[in-house]
Amino acid sequence: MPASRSRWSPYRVPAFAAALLLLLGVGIASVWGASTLRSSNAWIGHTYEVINRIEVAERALRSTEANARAYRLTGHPEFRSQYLIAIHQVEVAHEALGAAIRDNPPQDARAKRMHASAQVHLAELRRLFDLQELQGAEAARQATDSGLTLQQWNEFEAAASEMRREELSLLAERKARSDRYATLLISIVVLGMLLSGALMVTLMASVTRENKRTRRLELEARGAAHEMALSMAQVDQLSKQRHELARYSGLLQSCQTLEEIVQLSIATIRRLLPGASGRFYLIRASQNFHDSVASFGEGLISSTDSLLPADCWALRRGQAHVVSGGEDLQLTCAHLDAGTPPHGVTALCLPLTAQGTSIGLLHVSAATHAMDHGSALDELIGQLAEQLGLAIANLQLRETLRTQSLRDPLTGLFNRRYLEESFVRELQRCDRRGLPLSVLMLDVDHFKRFNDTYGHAAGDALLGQIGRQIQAGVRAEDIACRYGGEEFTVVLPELDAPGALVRAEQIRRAVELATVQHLGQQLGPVTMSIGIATFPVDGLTPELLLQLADATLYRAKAEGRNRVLHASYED
Ligand SMILES: Nc1nc2c(ncn2[C@@H]2O[C@H](COP(=O)(O)OP(=O)(O)OP(=O)(O)O)[C@@H](O)[C@H]2O)c(=O)[nH]1
Repeated sequence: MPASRSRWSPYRVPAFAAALLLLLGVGIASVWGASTLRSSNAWIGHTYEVINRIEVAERALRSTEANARAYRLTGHPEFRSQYLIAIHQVEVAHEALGAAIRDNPPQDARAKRMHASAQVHLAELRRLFDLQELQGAEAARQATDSGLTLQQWNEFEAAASEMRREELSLLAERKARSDRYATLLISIVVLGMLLSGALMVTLMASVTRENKRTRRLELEARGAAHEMALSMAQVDQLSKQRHELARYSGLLQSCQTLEEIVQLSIATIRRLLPGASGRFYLIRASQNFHDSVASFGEGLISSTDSLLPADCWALRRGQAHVVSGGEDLQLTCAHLDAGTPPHGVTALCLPLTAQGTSIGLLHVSAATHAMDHGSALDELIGQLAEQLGLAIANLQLRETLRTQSLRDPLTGLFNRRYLEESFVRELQRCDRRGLPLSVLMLDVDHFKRFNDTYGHAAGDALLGQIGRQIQAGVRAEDIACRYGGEEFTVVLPELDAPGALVRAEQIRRAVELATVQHLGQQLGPVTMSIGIATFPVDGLTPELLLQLADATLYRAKAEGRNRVLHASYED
């Protein structure tokens, strides 16, 4: 966003120029005023000089007069020489006075009058002096014409007074002018300084405000850039996380087993949430218990191996449930350790559902700062759980369809193809774990006779019932199948020979005690013969174990039917 300029900005340059012009004007006025004052002061000094020269001329004339009289009265040679010096000084003084007032014609005229009076007066003194020199002092005293001397002296004094008055008048006028100039100069300087100072202060305040504003805008811009970088980093991270989730979705489609799905999910959760731990649960066939199928991470919080829906808020409410350490631990799920999660850790439970049906639970715990509730990551984990639920449901559906294609429609038991596939797998699993595995071969006794007596349809009904009885007599993990005709096979993983004998005997007994309802008729009962072989004592391969169980079955038939025999036992 472009920064808007201050409303004073357009006036700043003209104001600065005005301040500069004012300062220049003050400078020029100061120079002019100073030179005018100097000139005025020079004129004042000149006036004083003129007044001084008038007084010097007066003093010189007076001195001449006094020395001439003293010489006439005393005849002392000292007064004579003083008189002669004074005469010379009168001339010098008048010359100096004339030079000083030459530019002022009225004063020049007065000075000339002064000089003329002084000349007349000096001529009279010189006449008396010459008389004294020639005829003696007495002759000079008697020849003194005091009237003439007094008149000349008065004229001289009058002219000197006029000159002095004139000079004093000029002095007053010049002083007044000088004062005016000084006042004007001071006013100009003070006003100029005040105006330029005010302009400078205003400019400084404006520039300071502008600087503050610029700094604030800079800080805001830096903050915005920082936030932008952060949000870019967040966007980048979110993009990577979305990419991770997209990759997860793609790979999920190709997973063939629950283990692959779980491992892929763990790897993805770890990439989305480094340092997380958690557990996967799947609902048991009883629809009650959720059993753990896998766990991952260092276990920031431990969760039980199995749980009831009532133990988990997420399962109870059918939606994600989050509790962060330090929050209300009353809402912590019962399947988590008491008092957890600790401060700084967040526990998240996500129901795994497919088409509205609960199929399990995903529990994840991670550092709270990495998994804020309502954050994009929280949402991504939620999406992962959704896809995980669908993938598990798809796998289960595929498994169901595959199982159905592998079942015998008459008995509901697995067919021989499924037996061949799963027998190998179960045998390898037990081999890896060091566990035993038993295989039963079961055959209905005299089934041909039953068929012949009650008809083929009754025979089918009997086979269907026996199938259900066999299925009811084994665990879900066991593989019960119709091997062919009236012959059945049951693979019992993890069951040793004694256990297999007990289980086979239970089936034989159940078949023996049952009757078949067919077309309103109660048929039977029938009996079964069962041969057993156990891994690893009787054989190590499915083929060998089946052959041995089959051989034992025929031994049971040979020994009188309706019995259970084990390959390892003689009878
Ligand atoms: N109803 C019906 N009968 C079948 C089916 N499959 C095979 N059978 C019959 O089962 C009978 C098997 O007879 P046998 O193999 O002689 O054996 P058995 O009569 O049971 O005598 P033992 O096994 O020696 O006790 C044959 O008659 C087959 O036709 C089927 O799917 N339905």
